[in-house]
Amino acid sequence: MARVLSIAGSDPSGGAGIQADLKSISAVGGYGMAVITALTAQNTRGVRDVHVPPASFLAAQLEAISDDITVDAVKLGMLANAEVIRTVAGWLARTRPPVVVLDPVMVATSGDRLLDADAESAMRELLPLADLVTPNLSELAVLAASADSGEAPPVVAATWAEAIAQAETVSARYGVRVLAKGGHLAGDLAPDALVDAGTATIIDFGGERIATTATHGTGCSLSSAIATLVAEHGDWPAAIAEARRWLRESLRHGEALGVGGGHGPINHFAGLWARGGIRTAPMPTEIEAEWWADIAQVRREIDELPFIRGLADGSLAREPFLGYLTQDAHYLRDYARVLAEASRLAPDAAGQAFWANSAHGSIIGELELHTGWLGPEAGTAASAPPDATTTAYLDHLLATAQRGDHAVLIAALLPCFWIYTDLGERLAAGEFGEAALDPAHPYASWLATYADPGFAVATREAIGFVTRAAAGASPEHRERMHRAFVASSRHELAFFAAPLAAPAAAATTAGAVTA
Ligand SMILES: Nc1ncnc2c1ncn2[C@@H]1O[C@H](COP(=O)(O)OP(=O)(O)O)[C@@H](O)[C@H]1O
Ligand SMILES: Cc1ncc(COP(=O)(O)OP(=O)(O)O)c(N)n1
Repeated sequence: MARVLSIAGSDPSGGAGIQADLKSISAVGGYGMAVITALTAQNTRGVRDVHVPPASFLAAQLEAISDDITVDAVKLGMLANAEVIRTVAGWLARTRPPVVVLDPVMVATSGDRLLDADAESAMRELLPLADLVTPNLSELAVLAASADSGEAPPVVAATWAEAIAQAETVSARYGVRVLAKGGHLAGDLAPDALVDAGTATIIDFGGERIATTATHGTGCSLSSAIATLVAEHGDWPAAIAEARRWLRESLRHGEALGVGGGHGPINHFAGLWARGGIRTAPMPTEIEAEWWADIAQVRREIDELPFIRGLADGSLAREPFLGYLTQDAHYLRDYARVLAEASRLAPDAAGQAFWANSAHGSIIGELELHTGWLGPEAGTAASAPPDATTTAYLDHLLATAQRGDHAVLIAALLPCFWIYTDLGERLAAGEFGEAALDPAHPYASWLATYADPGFAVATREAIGFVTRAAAGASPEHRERMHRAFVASSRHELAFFAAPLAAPAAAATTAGAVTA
């Protein structure tokens, strides 16, 4: 992010000066800072008064910034007198910021010259320190007139061709790029052109004039946006084109702000607000805490299930345990398929690898069940088909996969990681009684797989993928993810309840879970 310093005057109405600069820098993605050269008393109808603080205080502001902060670009606006201009010029010569854009505020809208002769000559000395100067037509005329033209009024370009010719003169004389601006040109067009006599290039940026009275501060805003964007990528024509696109969008929405009775401001944030920039998004850590809290009741109910209690103290009969493992094997086979689909849909390589690896782990888990617990000794339970609860859970996952939304799918996959890891860790910590820690526990080796540190690491990664996707999602999309997550959590509860539930009750529990 470009750190951009505006050295300019204050406009209390917020449409021009440093207020506009800070809004513009922010709107196009930079970090804005402001050193104030002058305070104006103005509104959308005009400037009433100007107060210029001592130059020593201006110097103190500049030093405070450069002593501490790397400045990627500087935008220069209203520099009210020769002392101010020379103070800024001295600081620029010492600190040499990589990008300097000078918007020379020299002529009032009324046509009156704002700078005395000494200040104008200081301004001419400042020009070579800039990388780009952005005069409007009146200012361009002043700069194009030779310094010794005395009191003769400069001739403001009446055509775009004349403006380009003046810009070439200024560029050649001061060795600086010039952005000639056609905002004050008569007619239906408002073109700008980047003129660089050094490389003999003229790049035209055409554009229809936008019918609006909200043009206060367009020069300030455009120059700040260009400074920010060129600091980002170093390409002048691209930065100007992008800044103009943003300015024109902001110009179109200025009047709707209803600020003032004269020339109102542009709406610097119109595009951002329209595209959702006004919304705040929760952090992944906040989503993690919220979603975990949202399934607190489900988790409490799982903790109290006779199946979990019997598993913990070892009193669970072998038949329901093997019945549970049989259903788990059915579950893992399709869970692996859904994990593979999450990998296929993943937006990046990291996600693709993680979900594919998890699919692999799930298949290995299923095979281990068959070669171990569900081997020859498993008896009749091992051959049972998927029951209603398992089928309902898998239907939910497979249907979610079918819809093709990666973020919603991984939210649906998460409870299996998260709830099992949490249970396994608490069982291993003795939260459900010391019996679960006893090596002679009848299901000790099975309990150990759920307290596996490798599985805990995978669960942390899965939580990270899901919560980051949720943080970046729109509120509506995040809500769909949340619903899928909660639905899977309820399926987990039903799945743990099923081995000791009467067949009809198990089907009812599963049937009550909907995505
Ligand atoms: N009505 C308008 N429609 C489209 N672009 C405009 C309009 N008014 C000004 N601009 C643009 O705003 C920017 C500032 O131009 P200008 O008004 O000439 O300078 P300043 O604000 O310094 O007087 C330029 O890019 C110009 O093309
Ligand atoms: C404090 C302050 N600085 C500059 C201006 C002039 O703004 P600018 O954008 O150059 O010109 P307009 O587009 O408003 O004509 C200002 N008014 N106040």
